[in-house]
Amino acid sequence: MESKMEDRHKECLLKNRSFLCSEMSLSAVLLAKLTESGVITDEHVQKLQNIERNDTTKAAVFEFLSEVLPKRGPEAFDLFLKALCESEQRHVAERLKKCLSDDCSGDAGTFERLQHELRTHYDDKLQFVYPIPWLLTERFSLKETFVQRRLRVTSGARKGNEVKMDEILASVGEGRNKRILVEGDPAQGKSTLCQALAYAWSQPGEVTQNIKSYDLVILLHAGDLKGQSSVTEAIKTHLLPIDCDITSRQLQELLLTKNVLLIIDAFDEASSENEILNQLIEGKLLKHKTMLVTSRPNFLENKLRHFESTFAVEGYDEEEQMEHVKRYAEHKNIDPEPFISMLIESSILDLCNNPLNLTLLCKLAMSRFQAEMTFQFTHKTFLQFLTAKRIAQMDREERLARMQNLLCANYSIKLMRLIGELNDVPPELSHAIVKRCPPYINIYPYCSDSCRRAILKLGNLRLQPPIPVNVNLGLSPNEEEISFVKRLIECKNIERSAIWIKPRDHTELRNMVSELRIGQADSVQQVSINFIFLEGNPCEGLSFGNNLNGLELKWFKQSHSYLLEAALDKPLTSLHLIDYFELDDKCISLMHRLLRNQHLQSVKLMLRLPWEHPCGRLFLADVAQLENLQILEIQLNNSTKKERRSLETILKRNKLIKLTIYSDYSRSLNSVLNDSFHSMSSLCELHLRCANIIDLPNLRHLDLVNFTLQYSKLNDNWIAHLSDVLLSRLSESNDNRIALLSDALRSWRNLEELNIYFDKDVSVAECLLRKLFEAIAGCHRLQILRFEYLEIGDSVVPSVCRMLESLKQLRQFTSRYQRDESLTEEGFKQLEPIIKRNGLNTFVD
Ligand SMILES: Nc1ncnc2c1ncn2[C@@H]1O[C@H](COP(=O)(O)OP(=O)(O)OP(=O)(O)O)[C@@H](O)[C@H]1O
Repeated sequence: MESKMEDRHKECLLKNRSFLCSEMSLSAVLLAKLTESGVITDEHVQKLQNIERNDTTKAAVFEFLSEVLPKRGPEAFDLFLKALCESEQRHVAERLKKCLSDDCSGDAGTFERLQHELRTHYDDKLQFVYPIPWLLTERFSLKETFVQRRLRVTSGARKGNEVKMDEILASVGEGRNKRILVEGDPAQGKSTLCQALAYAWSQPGEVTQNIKSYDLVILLHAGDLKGQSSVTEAIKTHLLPIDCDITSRQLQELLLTKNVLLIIDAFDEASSENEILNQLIEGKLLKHKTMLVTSRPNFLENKLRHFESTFAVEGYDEEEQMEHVKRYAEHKNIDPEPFISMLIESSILDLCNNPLNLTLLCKLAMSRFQAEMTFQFTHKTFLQFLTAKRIAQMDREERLARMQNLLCANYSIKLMRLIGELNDVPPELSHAIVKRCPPYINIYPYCSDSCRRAILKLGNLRLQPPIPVNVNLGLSPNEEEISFVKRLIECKNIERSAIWIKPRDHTELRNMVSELRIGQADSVQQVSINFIFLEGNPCEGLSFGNNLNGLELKWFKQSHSYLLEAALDKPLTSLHLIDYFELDDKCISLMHRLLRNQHLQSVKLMLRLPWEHPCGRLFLADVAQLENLQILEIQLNNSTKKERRSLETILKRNKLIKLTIYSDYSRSLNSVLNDSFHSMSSLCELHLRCANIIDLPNLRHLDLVNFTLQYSKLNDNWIAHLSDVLLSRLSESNDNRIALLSDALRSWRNLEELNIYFDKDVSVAECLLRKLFEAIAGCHRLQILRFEYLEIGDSVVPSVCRMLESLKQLRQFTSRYQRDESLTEEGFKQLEPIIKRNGLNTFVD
């Protein structure tokens, strides 16, 4: 196998090429020694001898030095020197050795030269920000427009605190682990932050900044490390001029001996097949150097432990928005007032917390405020398309509304449609799309032609990693829709995740399964079949591919048993029977067989009719055997002792991440749940329906991210209890609750989503509602809060306001089916500014 030799050895051979060509002989002894030690093979010898015969010895030596030796591994150079000594060419070996040692002593001034090269590189290349990557004429001076960012500490003792940008470096200290992670959503300013740090380092003066304490700052994009054999090589390729005479060895030496900050931007964009990047993060390379990595969230999950400190770049707050527009206006030498008033325009509030959106809004606004300052785009740019076709002719309101749609909730769909209308995707645009691609795409039956075209185009871009796509085919898809899915399946850069189908009859179902090759290795491997409109008699011949790994059957009846048969022996990781009817013996026995599959990670068994039928319970013993089960959704009424024991086994195995139970919550079942909650530390999501949580006091021992309580027996006790569970986290200062403190610290401090669906027929006392809101107000990480049948009367409005004000991370607040009309216009007016706050999506009806 061929592998590379060290850079310093390669350089030594290169420097001495002409000397070697004239002085070295490919004697029989030398070749014998080289083959003996495995440096070259007999084929190499033959090839070299052929060249020598047909051309000259010099040509053969040249071939050996340039094509053979450098590829024969890290040991090859030393073995070559040894072979030279043993073949009466000691003087040649000595010359090479001397050259190597001279190189080592010739370092004086190298550090200063390297610093100079890096500083001038950053000074030249980082002075501008390019908000539209493929439009290099649109640029801003970094110095004049950069807004200092706050970062939220997301790990360690200072978790939750805010720090200034430069302070993230101060926290590194003398600790061994010097890895820092900065995460942030797309276009939130991670790259610009890296740019600002490296640029600050390159500028004279301001020695008080932490960044200035580094001897060297190396800023690379994660992709720069791909395909390189070392960090030094990446630095030489991307940061130094080609004719810079600093050798790789000298560079390596400086990296090891100097105080270095390595900044690697955009882990998310180039983490696969990037050995060097992974080794750097894991501390296998440059272990003692400070390294700052940026990424979009959730890309580094299994690597988080390598980071000493982690931070998040969050959206702009009001102050930052103000600074952004003021600096922008100053830079453009115009009055900032119109931009400032734009910031309070309610239709675009959501956009202003993202620096990129805010920059684009300023540009749009400017084209309106300053007639002479319109901007032009060349025909090939996406922006020309975007502006010329959609935006330029709109009036102001429409333009703002469109921009909001484009950049916010419907961003992906609108963008898709626009991409679909392009004839070809130029490389710059392709790069920009890849950069800002959504995490997954769901395609619905009403998806437009242009949207489909765009998705196929996306599928042919180089997406890293491939984007998951789920397709909902809807009722009786036509030929065009089927052919679209077939083409989609062929796209290399799309991860074919799941397909939902709703056949009208069995023949249509069979044809779809075979035409779309469902379950085959190169096609979609998860299928959800909805039988609600299915009519007629079952037909023969349906079979899934051998790689089928997910099967979901909705509105399943016993006459559909052939589908269970077709899924036998497939490597299913999920098996869902949702809204199914009573099963016959055949189906029951097939289900037992399917549930014996140890690959299963997700099982859902939700019964439609009749409620009393013991279907969910029937399979509990099988489910209890599934060692890898992570998601369980089950309906359990009238459970027996044996069944409760099975449930206990499942819960106490502590593998479940998500649990949904619809049950009668008998005392004995509640006691199993209560008893198990202590040991269910992996559970993140819990959905209970019709539960009386007053009987589940140990709920507080869970560490939930998502909790749903649906149609429960809601009464005042219940509310009081839920408030206690939530409030226990706030109890530090309350002496009476000291006993609860230890519980409190563990209970639900990570709650991000809370859904409470009240019973529409039961009224809740206002004082308890207030208590509940107060308790929820303490869930500082809450992002989604949904109520149904909530009663917001005028008198509770102030506590709803306080709750929403305190939930800084809340991005969705829904209150559906308001229970009565007790909220007057007056009350709503108080609520209005709060529910319309920036970044909060509200739905109150
Ligand atoms: N601190 C800032 N001050 C002024 N403008 C900023 C700032 N941060 C970002 N921007 C603007 O937002 C644009 C997008 O930011 P940037 O490319 O840094 O985001 P990112 O988080 O790296 O995005 P992605 O994850 O998509 O790569 C920048 O080109 C710049 O116009």
